[in-house]
Amino acid sequence: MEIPHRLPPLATRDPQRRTVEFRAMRPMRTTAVVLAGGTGRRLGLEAPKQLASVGGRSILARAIGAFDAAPQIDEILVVMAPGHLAAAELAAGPYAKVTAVIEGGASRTDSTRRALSALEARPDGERVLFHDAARPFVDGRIIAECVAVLGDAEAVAVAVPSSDTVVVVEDGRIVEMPRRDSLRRFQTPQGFRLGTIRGAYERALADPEFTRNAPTDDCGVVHRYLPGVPIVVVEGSEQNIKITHPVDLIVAEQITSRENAPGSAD
Ligand SMILES: Nc1ccn([C@@H]2O[C@H](COP(=O)(O)OP(=O)(O)OP(=O)(O)O)[C@@H](O)[C@H]2O)c(=O)n1
Ligand SMILES: C[C@](O)(CO)[C@H](O)COP(=O)(O)O
Repeated sequence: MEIPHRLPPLATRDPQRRTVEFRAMRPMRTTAVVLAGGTGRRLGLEAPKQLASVGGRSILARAIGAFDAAPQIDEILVVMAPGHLAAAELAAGPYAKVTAVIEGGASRTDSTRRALSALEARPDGERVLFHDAARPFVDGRIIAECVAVLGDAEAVAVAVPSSDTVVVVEDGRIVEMPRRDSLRRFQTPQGFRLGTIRGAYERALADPEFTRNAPTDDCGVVHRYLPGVPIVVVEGSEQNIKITHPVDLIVAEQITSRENAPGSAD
């Protein structure tokens, strides 16, 4: 198996290749990383928003539970905001696929990097999905499609069409009005072959501009630092909302109110 973006030094390339070929014979594992390292400043609660309850269960537990229930996922790694690891371990308790709860970093990309360090012994060919803990309503269809895409592709994203017209504004004035039919709003999970996301972050860390102006998510890192890698897009869902502002909690309660309704599949 080729490792296109993460070439070892020439002297060690052959032994590395033999190792990778040996590992490629193992079934390809898929790890879900639930990113819960943020504090939820825009929501404004006392504790990080992922610990808040909607419909009687924490947002974090719901996000973990979605991946635990997905047969395509072998293992879950939770990245939690510093100072709240015990609460995350409690939320993760019922879910057998969670193998570790680790501390997050100062930004989302720092938290991803910590997850990549925790996975450093894994072969480059394995699949990893990064998911916002703040998106508790990701569904099994989205997870299954992302994992399936990574059978062939190196990167996958989830997106929905924009129902609003989106404009670019600078200094209070519109400077661009892109055609709406090609615009999408990004959701998570965002998935990669491990070698691809490692390679993208290796290049990012060599760029002094990265710390000043980091992309907002992992697809952004791949898109900027490995521009030749196609990122396949899977259709998301309007229910896969990111709980960001107080109004999102009201919407989330509404979504959960259907869970126990007669005829509900949840
Ligand atoms: N240092 C960080 C920052 C964010 N995240 C995670 O990335 C996801 C998306 O981020 P966002 O919705 O912005 O969460 P917060 O950073 O917590 O929110 P805010 O920006 O309002 O503080 C969340 O699940 C969040 O926990 C993370 O793992 N580590
Ligand atoms: C990853 C993401 O949820 C895709 O929409 C988004 O980029 C996260 O942005 P945030 O500002 O960290 O919420």
